[in-house]
Amino acid sequence: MSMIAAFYSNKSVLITGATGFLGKVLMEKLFRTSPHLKVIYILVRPKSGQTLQERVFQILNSKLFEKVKEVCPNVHEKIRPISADLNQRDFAISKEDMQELLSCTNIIFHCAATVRFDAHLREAVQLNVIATQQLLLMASQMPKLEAFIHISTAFSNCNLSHIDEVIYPCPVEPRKIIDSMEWLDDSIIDEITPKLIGDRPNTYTYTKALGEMVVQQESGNLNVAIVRPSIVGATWQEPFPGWVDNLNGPSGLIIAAGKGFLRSIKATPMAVADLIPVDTVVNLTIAVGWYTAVHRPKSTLIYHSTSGNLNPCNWYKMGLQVLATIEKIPFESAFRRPNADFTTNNFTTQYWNAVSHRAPAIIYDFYLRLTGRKPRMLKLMNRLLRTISMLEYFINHSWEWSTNNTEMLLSELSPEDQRVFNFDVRQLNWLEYIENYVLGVKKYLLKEDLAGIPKAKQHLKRLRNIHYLFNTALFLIVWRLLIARSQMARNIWFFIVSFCYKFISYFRASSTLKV
Ligand SMILES: CCCCCCCCCCCCCCCCCCCCCCCCCCCCCC(=O)SCCNC(=O)CCNC(=O)[C@H](O)C(C)(C)COP(=O)(O)OP(=O)(O)OC[C@H]1O[C@@H](n2cnc3c(N)ncnc32)[C@H](O)[C@@H]1OP(=O)(O)O
Ligand SMILES: NC(=O)C1=CN([C@@H]2O[C@H](COP(=O)(O)OP(=O)(O)OC[C@H]3O[C@@H](n4cnc5c(N)ncnc54)[C@H](OP(=O)(O)O)[C@@H]3O)[C@@H](O)[C@H]2O)C=CC1
Repeated sequence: MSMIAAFYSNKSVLITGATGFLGKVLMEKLFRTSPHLKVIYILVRPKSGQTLQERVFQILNSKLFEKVKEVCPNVHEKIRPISADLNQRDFAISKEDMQELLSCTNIIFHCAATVRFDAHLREAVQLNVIATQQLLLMASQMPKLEAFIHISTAFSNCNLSHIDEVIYPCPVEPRKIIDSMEWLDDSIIDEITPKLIGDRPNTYTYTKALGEMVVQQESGNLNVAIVRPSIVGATWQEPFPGWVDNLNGPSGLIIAAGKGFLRSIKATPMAVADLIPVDTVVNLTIAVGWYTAVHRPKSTLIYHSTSGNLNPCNWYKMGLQVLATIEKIPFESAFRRPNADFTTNNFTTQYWNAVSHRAPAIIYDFYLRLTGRKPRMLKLMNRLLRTISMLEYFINHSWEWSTNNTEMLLSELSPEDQRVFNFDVRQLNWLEYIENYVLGVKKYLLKEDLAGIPKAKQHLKRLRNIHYLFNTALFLIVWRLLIARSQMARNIWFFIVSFCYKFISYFRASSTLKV
C-alpha cells in the first residue's frame, strides 16, 4: 500500500492553475492514485467564451482522464471548480466559496503563473508575486491546512550557473516592487524593467524569483515547500507516454521543425538540455506535499526537479533524435522537408535566417499572391523567429542544479511509493522519451492520425522533387546570367565542358580497348 496515496485519502486539496499543463497532470495523478480523496477545489476563470463547468467538462472528457474514470468513476463529483481570477482582489471569489475554502482545505498546490517570456512586468508581478502573496494570506486563515506547495522554476536564478536548493534574494525587496506597481505608470515600468531584471533574460524568471522570496518572507507558521522544475516536457510514463497539450518549451519547436518551418536555430550543441517530464514533476510534487505535511521540516525546503546532474542529455543528441523520429513518423502537410541544423554564431544564424527562413517564405507568399490568395508565410516566419529569439537564451547556457533535497526525499519513500510516485530521472531513457514526445506532439497537439503517415511521406517526396527542381532551375538561371556577363565564368564553363568531354572520350576509348 502506498503511504502517499493513503495520505491523500479523505483530504481536501486546493489547486491553482489546474487548467494548465502541469495542473491537469497533477489532478489526474491525484485522482488516479487516491480515488478516495475528498475533493479537489480548483480556482478557474471563465475563458474563451467557456464557462467554468464547460472548461472542467472538457478536461474530464480529454484523453488524459480516460484512466482516471476507470478507477474513480465519480471523479466529476470530486472536482469543485471555484470561479476565481488571480489578478483580482481576493481572487474575486464569492463569500460562500471563500468560506468553504478557508474551512476545508488541507493541502494547497500553487501552480498558476504567467509563463510568458514577454509578459509586461506589471502583469508578471501581479500573477507571479502578488497572487502568491494573497494565496499565502488566505492559507494563513485555513485552520486545517497541512502543507502549502509552491511551484516555481529552476530558472528563477538563471543568472547563476550553479544553483543550490536555497532562495537567492533579489536586490530589490518584493514588497517594494509590489508597492511601486501601484503608482508607477506603464511607461516608467518599461524603462526600469531592464534594470530590475538585471542579468535575467525576461520578466518571467525575475518574477518567479520574487515569488519565492514572498513565499519565504510571508509564510509565517505555514508548512511550506517549493518545487523548481526545469523545462517541463511531455509525459514519460503516466498516464501514457508522450502526452502534451501546449506549445511551451520544446513542443512548439518540434512542430516548427517537423513541419519544415524551422531550418536552423542558434544553440550550444553540447550544453545540457535540462528537460524534465511533466509526470516526473507531478510525482515529486505530490511526494513533497506528503512529506511537508507529515514530517513538517523546520525550514522551507526547496526541491529541484531537474535531470542534468543525474541523467544529462545535450541539445545535439536531443535535436538529432527529434529529426530521426520525424523522418520515421512525418507530420502532415509540411511546408518544406524537415531538415534543421544548429548554428553557433550570430553571423551564420542571421545568414540562415535570411536564406532558409525568410527567402522561402517570401517566395511562397509570391506564389500565394499569384494564385489570388492572401500572403501569410513571412508574417508566420517572423513570429517563429521572434519566439526562437526568446528561447535561445535557454539553449545556449548550461546550469548545474544540486538535487540533495530531491534525492533525500526519494530515499525517504517506501519501495511502493518509489514505484507509484517515481521521480528518479536516472531511469529515463532519453532516446525512447524523445521518440514518444515527438509522437505525442503529432497525436495530441496536432491531432494527426497515424493512418495518415503514408500520405505524409508521399507529400515529403513531392517536396523533395520540388526542392531539386527549384535548385536546378536556380543554378541554371544564375549560371546563365554569369556566363552572359563575365569572361571568367565563360572560361570556367569552357574548362568544365572540355574536361568532361575529355574524360568521356578517355573512358570510351579504354572500354573499347578492353573489348
Ligand atoms: C550531422 C548532422 C547534424 C545535425 C545537427 C543536430 C540536429 C539539429 C536539430 C535542430 C532542431 C530540431 C528541433 C528540435 C527542438 C528540440 C530542441 C529545442 C528546444 C528548445 C527549448 C526551449 C527552452 C524553453 C526554456 C524554458 C525555460 C523556462 C521554463 C519555465 O519555467 S516556463 C515555461 C516555458 N514557457 C514558455 O515556453 C513560454 C514561451 N512562450 C511565450 O513566451 C510566448 O508564447 C511568445 C514566444 C513570446 C510568443 O508570444 P506571441 O504573443 O507572439 O504569441 P502567442 O503566444 O499568442 O503565440 C503566437 C503563435 O506562436 C505559437 N507559439 C507559442 N509559443 C510557441 C513556442 N514555444 N514555439 C513555437 N510556437 C509557439 C502559438 O501557438 C501561436 O500560433 P498561432 O496560433 O498559429 O498564431
Ligand atoms: N511549463 C514549463 O516548462 C514550466 C513550468 N513551471 C511552472 O509550473 C507552473 C505551471 O506551469 P504550466 O502548467 O506549464 O503553465 P500553463 O500556462 O499551462 O498554466 C498556467 C495556469 O495558470 C492559470 N492562470 C493564469 N492566469 C490566471 C488568472 N489570472 N486567474 C486564474 N488562473 C490563472 C491558467 O489558467 P487559464 O487556463 O485560465 O489560462 C493555467 O491554469 C507555473 O508556476 C510555472 O511557472 C516551471 C518550470 C517549467
